[in-house]
Amino acid sequence: MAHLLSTSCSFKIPSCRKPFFQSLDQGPNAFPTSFTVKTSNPLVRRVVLPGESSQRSHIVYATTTPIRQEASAQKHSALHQSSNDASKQKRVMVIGGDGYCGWATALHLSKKGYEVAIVDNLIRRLFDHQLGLDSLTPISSIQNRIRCWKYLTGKTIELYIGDICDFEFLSETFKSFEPDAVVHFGEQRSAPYSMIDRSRAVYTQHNNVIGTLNVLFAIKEFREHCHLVKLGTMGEYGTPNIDIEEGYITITHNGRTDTLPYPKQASSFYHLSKVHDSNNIAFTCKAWGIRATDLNQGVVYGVTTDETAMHEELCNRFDYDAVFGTALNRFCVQAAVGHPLTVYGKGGQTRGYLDIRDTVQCVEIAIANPAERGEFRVFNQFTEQFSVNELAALVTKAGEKLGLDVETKSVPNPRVEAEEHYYNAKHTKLIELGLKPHLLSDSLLDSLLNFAILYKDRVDSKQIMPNVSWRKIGVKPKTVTT
Ligand SMILES: O=c1ccn([C@@H]2O[C@H](COP(=O)(O)OP(=O)(O)O[C@H]3O[C@H](CS(=O)(=O)O)[C@@H](O)[C@H](O)[C@H]3O)[C@@H](O)[C@H]2O)c(=O)[nH]1
Repeated sequence: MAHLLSTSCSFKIPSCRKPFFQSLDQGPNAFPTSFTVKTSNPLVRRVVLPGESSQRSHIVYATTTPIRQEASAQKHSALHQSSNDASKQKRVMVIGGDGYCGWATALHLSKKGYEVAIVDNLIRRLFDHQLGLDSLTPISSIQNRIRCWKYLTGKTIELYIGDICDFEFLSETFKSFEPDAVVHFGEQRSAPYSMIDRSRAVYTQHNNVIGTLNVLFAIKEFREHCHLVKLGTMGEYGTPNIDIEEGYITITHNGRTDTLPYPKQASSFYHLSKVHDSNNIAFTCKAWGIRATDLNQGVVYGVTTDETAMHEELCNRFDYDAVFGTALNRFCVQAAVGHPLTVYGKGGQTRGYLDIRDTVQCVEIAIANPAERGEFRVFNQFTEQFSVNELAALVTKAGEKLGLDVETKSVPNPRVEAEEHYYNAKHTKLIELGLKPHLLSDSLLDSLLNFAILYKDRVDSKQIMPNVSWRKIGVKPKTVTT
């Protein structure tokens, strides 16, 4: 294993977790062992690390106890700075910044010079506990992640722990942080999770739709110029038998022509929640002049970005289970542990895919080129299209090069979806704005497979086969067991 790593991988993993804490303890920025808790506003408690200024909050927890807020002595909208560097002028709130895409994005934006705050209720970690799942990679607490980042780069990421469905909490985060852009990843993002049972379907739509609605109200009320960069999904479009445009299609009907929102045909309660979000955002752009970019993202693969690779404490999560794991990442783990690749049905399901390094790039591009007031802009965020069978073939070939015996098995499809269909989706707008894609290559597949091999002892093979059925979903609460 160590041999494979040293010869084929492009990522660096420090050999053990201990040295980070030891070096912090010994270094000038000794790792703080306790917090000073300050009373603050009616909804949030400020927690200040020893040695840090008590005038600016760094970690804020939602609480039900009404406590008075101290006036923030240093309200500093970076917009007022004279710098010409766009990144210096932006305070970016990353909602869902503890998740797979959100964590990588928060670090990337911080590295690029943006002032970043993470808002997260940490529920993704709770889902793992509830379903008995775990990331392939061990992940640190959000607090340790942020401390490690500060230690390595000197950059502060503010942290607000709470639920954006609680509008009072969200209001306080807006008033405290004063964002110029909000990147909204804070949604339940698994289609299978939304199809487990009635309560998960309702949770998904409530959490996603109400959370986004609250963000829209918060922007209107507190930060009218703030640009909403919202993570949508390519799954909003479904698989129509015509080309998929970027958000809008020009139609001539009975002699009249109009440019209209592209038809939506989502096929899970999760994907539908994003359709509902898109409608709410489009309406508020028109009615209130909100500026918004909907990033209709495809399936993301990979794990390492330049920033998460800097230290083991910064390592991103990597889901391989049948609820949160997605196609290519799952296939790499399956190949690493000798499990047949789980192609659902005929395997002709075609989707747009992108490397997580391009997710962070796309979000940065969207922030740096904001939508106009009242504009609802839609970008299709993926770089290449693959069918499930094509992915399985690529992983088989890459596995063979590493001496793995990779087998593929067609599994009865747990979803209701077209298994053979036309698919041709446009994705030019982000490229026009400067996206330089990392296309899926042999070396990337090599490093992903090696990554999976490195952690294969952590794989719970019972989590691999799908156990959520689109047809069998019912009202009875379901405990997913394997
Ligand atoms: O082991 C597997 C896993 C998936 N699939 C198939 O691969 C396709 C993609 O499934 P997925 O689980 O990789 O991705 P999906 O459920 O579509 O959702 C993921 O990708 C979406 C983008 S998109 O697919 O809608 O473009 C994001 O919105 C979601 O947050 C993310 O979880 C589906 O046809 C599925 O049936 C298999 O054949 N075998």
